[in-house]
Amino acid sequence: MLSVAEAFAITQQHLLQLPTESVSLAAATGRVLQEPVLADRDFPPFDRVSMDGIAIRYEQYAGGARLFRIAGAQFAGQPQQTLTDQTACLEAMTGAMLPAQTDTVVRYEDVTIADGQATITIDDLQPGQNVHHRATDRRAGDELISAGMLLSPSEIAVAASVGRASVVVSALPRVALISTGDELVGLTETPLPYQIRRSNTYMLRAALLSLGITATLHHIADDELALEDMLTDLLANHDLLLLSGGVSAGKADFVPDVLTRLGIQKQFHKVDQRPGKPLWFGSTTAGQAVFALPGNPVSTVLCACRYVLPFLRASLGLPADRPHYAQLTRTILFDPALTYFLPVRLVSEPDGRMMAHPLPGSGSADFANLLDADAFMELPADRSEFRAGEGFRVWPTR
Ligand SMILES: Nc1nc2c(c(=O)[nH]1)N[C@H]1C(S)=C(S)[C@@H](COP(=O)(O)OP(=O)(O)OC[C@H]3O[C@@H](n4cnc5c(N)ncnc54)[C@H](O)[C@@H]3O)O[C@H]1N2
Ligand code: MOO
Ligand SMILES: [Mg+2]
Repeated sequence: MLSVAEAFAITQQHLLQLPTESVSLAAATGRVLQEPVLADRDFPPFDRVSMDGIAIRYEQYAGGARLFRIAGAQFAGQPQQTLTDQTACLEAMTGAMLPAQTDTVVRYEDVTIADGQATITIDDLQPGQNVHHRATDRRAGDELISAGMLLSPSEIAVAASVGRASVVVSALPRVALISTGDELVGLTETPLPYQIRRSNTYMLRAALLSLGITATLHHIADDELALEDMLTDLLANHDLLLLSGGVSAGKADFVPDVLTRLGIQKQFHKVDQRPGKPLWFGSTTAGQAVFALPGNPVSTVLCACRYVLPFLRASLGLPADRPHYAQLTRTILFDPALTYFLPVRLVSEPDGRMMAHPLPGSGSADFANLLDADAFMELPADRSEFRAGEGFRVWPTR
């Protein structure tokens, strides 16, 4: 069988090759940029007044002048004015161009104004104070946002400031979510004693929404031919299929055989992990991918967090998430030679430590347990004792 790291690496070698598309800035939040956004002008584009006050020539102040006649006012949104009498001043507002022949702004708080004259009341005025000089932040032509960046509100602001009404981003993949199983009924149905409502595809749909991906939902009974027909149809117009259930050793677990019959190349089946051991992954020559996730709901959540979401993030062109780590609050023993993904509740302590409180629950069907958990802690396969205070990687579930 494969280790978690090997299985993960295989999935990352079969990423979806997604095209790019142009979207309006209004629709770009949460999308992944696929072109550089350049500065069309210097940042800021002119010497900009950064405090409301009076603009003066510093050499006058340095020569001892404190009283300045107010010769006019420079407002934001006006063309640049000129201070012609250098012993005078111009009132100047935040966001305005610094008037020509001035170089320093004194805040209203640091002057008294009477009879059309301003008196400076501070002794520590510095030359150039309260002026945000042209091009101090970025220069025209600089790359402001690089390809591969997630467009969050800050990137949207910068793109707007350089006049980008639309941006080129990765197209979103077309994803189908397929639950399998005779025991599963829809969420508005009343289950018979031997039935349950399906939940895995709803969980997956919610998880994909965090990447802005909307998926279609499908359900199929444990019927090989019907499954084959449905998957044939879905492969015609989807980039990624995520199946749940039917991948283990049961007499009605048809998924791996059907996927092989449809010509999907199996990359692996089964990983040395708990939960989620029966995970199946394959790809097509057309660049599609298929994850068949074990049906037990905790396994489905774990496989989504550990494999599917990183696969989609990388396919969209995002860099890998920075790893998160936490410290176990109590010693955990786990004997099997498998990577153990332990559900944990994360608590951030005032001293900066992130603590992981184990919530083992009653196994991979106990998905109510995940309501109390925030993450899975990845405990390596080559050990069986994980001591209180030791740090391990965690994979957030929320
Ligand atoms: N003899 C063996 N039996 C099992 C093994 C094994 O290695 N040998 N592996 C176990 C492990 S580990 C898991 S995980 C499960 C995986 O099962 P399948 O992927 O085949 O899934 P099913 O048999 O269809 O269902 C398992 C379980 O999950 C429930 N389920 C399925 N789909 C949904 C859904 N959409 N929403 C909610 N719940 C779902 C289903 O009702 C079953 O209870 O196999 C073990 N067995
Ligand atoms: O991996 Mo299964 O998820 O242990 O129940
Ligand atoms: Mg099964």
